[in-house]
Amino acid sequence: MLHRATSNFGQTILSLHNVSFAVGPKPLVQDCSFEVRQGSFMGLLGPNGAGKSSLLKLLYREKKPTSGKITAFGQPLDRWNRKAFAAKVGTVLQEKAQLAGLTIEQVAGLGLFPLSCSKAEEQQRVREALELVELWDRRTENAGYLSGGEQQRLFFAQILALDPEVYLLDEPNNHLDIYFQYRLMDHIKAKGKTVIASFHDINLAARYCDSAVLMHEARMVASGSLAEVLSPERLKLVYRVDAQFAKSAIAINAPVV
Ligand SMILES: Nc1ncnc2c1ncn2[C@@H]1O[C@H](COP(=O)(O)OP(=O)(O)OP(=O)(O)O)[C@@H](O)[C@H]1O
Repeated sequence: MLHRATSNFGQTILSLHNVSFAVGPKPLVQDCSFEVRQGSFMGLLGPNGAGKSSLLKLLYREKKPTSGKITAFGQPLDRWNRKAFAAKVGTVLQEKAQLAGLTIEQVAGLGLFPLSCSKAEEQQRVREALELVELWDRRTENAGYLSGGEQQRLFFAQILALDPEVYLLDEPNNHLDIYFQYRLMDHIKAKGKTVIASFHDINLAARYCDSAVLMHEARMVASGSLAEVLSPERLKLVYRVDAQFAKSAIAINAPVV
């Protein structure tokens, strides 16, 4: 069955049809089918080991499905030329590259290779992105010495400098303090780009996602609005908590910029 993960948005940008991915005998993603519409913000939810990162890696072409079909912008994923795809689909993944030896400014510009823009435009993009993540004043420092949260901000700067049509974010709030969690996600949400992001923090997911896919043991077990997906029964079955979807305890309105 093809789940329509989002409604009231533009054309279908990504679609998955019965996508599975296994390593040896172990299924990491099993029989996932859904569509993502242009401009939607889709949350990928599920407990540890559910298959969220594995699914994002398939979408980013880091891994190939064992079976099934993924289409991006109307074209099968494996037909995309690497550079053209990298210009349209950017990512912040959980696994981080080695940064030692590169400056903050160099790392922020690493994602710009697919764009055919002038050096001046590249510099402008990097500057704006680093200003947003508040690392511009430290641009000549060795990126390898940044703290976990600062590195995460730098990886956000990379994708923001590129500003692709699709943002694939794997636990984007990892290591970030409250201010940057809200500041960066508010900024990306306001752009109106297509976003697929995995979340452990349900309250953050509720703030940003207009739809969600819930994964459990490699399978997609529900899709729809967060309130639909996170029924008390599913919270109990999938997350193993006795809980209900409600307003968060701390109501943060906006970061103070
Ligand atoms: N290369 C691999 N070989 C074998 N098993 C793997 C491989 N990569 C991931 N796995 C396993 O696949 C399962 C799904 O992993 P994945 O990283 O996709 O989960 P996740 O939902 O992103 O989890 P988390 O929320 O903990 O980050 C896990 O049990 C993991 O150990």
